[in-house]
Amino acid sequence: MKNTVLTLQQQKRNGDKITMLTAYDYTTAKLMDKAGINCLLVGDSLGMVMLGYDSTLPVTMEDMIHHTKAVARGAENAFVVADLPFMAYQVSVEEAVRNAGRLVKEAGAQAVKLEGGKEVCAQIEAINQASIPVIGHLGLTPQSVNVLGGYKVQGREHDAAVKLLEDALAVEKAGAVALVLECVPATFAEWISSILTIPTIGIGAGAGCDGQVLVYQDMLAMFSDLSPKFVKKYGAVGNLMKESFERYAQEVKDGIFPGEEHIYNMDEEVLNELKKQFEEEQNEYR
Ligand SMILES: Nc1nc(=O)c2c([nH]1)NC[C@@H]1CN(c3ccc(C(=O)N[C@@H](CCC(=O)O)C(=O)O)cc3)CN21
Ligand SMILES: CC(C)C(=O)C(=O)O
Ligand SMILES: [Mg+2]
Repeated sequence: MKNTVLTLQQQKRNGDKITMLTAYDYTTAKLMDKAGINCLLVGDSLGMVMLGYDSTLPVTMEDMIHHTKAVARGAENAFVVADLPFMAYQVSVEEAVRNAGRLVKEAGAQAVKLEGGKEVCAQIEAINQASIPVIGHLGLTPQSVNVLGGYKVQGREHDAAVKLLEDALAVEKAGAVALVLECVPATFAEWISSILTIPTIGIGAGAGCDGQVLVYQDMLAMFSDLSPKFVKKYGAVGNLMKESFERYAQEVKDGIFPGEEHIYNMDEEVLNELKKQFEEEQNEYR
């Protein structure tokens, strides 16, 4: 059965941890869905892992729609969330609602996620008013990398922690259905999770959150441009891919691939007849 926003709330109430992974394409989404992952996030991290940008800032609405469509087609049960990319919601409440609407209406997302605290609460309220569930995102908010000065742990000092707590409460009050906490000290994230009634989904925020999310190329060790401490590698898929590509290239060079089992056959008489005809016709022109 398709997971919904209600499933998430129930999972927090029941202490059943929410599992989320990023997904950007149909094939991967389908594998994750079959594995029973609860939520698929079409993250704007796709700018880095799929498109090779060095931040999430260049990602466009068209990029997000393109990848969300593919993921939505592969997600039979999983709840599909799409990130609102940089500058799709910051300029005005009206733009935020219109762009959130596109992710749902054109691309098939069930909810949208946006980064920020009090400064985006008007957007969260308005998107929610348009019947689109919104997920908040606090702590390390990668779209603010230029003001944060890098990808660093957030909320460690008293003043920053007060601000983060106030933002979390404001985001919940504005109507967010869940909150991603990224790169926040574990004890602090656990405490925030106990205060909020909406589920928290942590990345680099410890086991006290109500759910976890990772970028799938990180957990499969496919992506090595970044190596955050919070990533656990569940498979050496990057190495497996590279070795497979090498073996394929070698076998093509050596004439080992394709083998007998990979080819289509033709009646030998048909080919012989064709060869004979061809030779005769060639002789006519000599
Ligand atoms: N592939 C990928 N994985 C991600 O988790 C991710 C992206 N891309 N792109 C967008 C952001 C950027 N993220 C990052 C990137 C680097 C660190 C990192 O290296 N952090 C330091 C923290 C050092 C400190 O402040 O103490 C670390 O050592 O973990 C963390 C999150 C998370 N998001
Ligand atoms: C890392 C998660 C939370 C995200 O926002 C993304 O993948 O873009
Ligand atoms: Mg993101």
